[in-house]
Amino acid sequence: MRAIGLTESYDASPSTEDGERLVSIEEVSLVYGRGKKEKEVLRNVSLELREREFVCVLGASGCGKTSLLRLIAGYEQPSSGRVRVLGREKAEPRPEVGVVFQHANLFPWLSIRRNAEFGLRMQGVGRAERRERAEEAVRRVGLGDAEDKLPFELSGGMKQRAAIARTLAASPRIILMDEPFGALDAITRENLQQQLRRLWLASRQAIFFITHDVDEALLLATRVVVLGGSPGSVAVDAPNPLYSEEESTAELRKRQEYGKLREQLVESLKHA
Ligand SMILES: Nc1ncnc2c1ncn2[C@@H]1O[C@H](COP(=O)(O)OP(=O)(O)OP(=O)(O)O)[C@@H](O)[C@H]1O
Repeated sequence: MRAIGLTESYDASPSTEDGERLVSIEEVSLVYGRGKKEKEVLRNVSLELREREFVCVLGASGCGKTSLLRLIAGYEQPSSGRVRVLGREKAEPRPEVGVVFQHANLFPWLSIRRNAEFGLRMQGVGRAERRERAEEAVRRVGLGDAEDKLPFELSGGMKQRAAIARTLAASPRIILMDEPFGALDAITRENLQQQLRRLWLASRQAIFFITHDVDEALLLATRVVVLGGSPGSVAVDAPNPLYSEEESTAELRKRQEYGKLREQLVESLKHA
């Protein structure tokens, strides 16, 4: 694995070394299909996600980012190697691991609050607690006033916030996000980045976040991972030197070293 140029100026990232290891991926490869259709998409990937980390994964289209997320979510099993999630040897879908996709996939006939309640209902959480947790989650993403609205009444950004609320309502220990802002316009995207950052700073729930957007990774991540190659493997795994708890995303963008770090990361992506 190449060291990231970014680490040279590393001085501000939080120490998460002491945080509990929530996800551990060890020498994993993943092969889809069989026989002539066989395709190895990940090879020898090792990664971890610890408590309080916000890990952003960058990589060219098709290098296996979503496949990696699917392994952690338990939707796929590795062809070789180990994926341990919250102490379990075999990753499987469970409420402690929330997933947010690029498209909100809300139930169109349920209000925002009821969408947020849905997973809790499936888990057998009682009505009063369900409602309370859903309302709280909807408030946290700033949709308190819209909780009775149906999805078709919401903008794209609001829908995505509703999808995040649905995930938060289940109080997951890990949140997996697959390009959650990828389909949004630039301004909405920036607003949601700021909002997610505030949510994360307040809760420190571990987040594993896939993005194509270098700026998004620099503004949000405590650690940046670059996947590359075919089959995909980890080219870079390094703390984000730009990470700061005090500064807003707008302030971070204005930092002198921002442009240089961005350039380095783009170069890493090109050569990954
Ligand atoms: N279920 C599947 N069966 C066979 N091949 C698959 C399957 N899912 C993904 N692939 C292939 O695996 C490769 C990696 O796909 P994946 O979606 O993980 O990449 P990605 O980096 O997330 O791409 P993108 O950035 O475009 O979303 C691609 O070539 C894709 O066509």
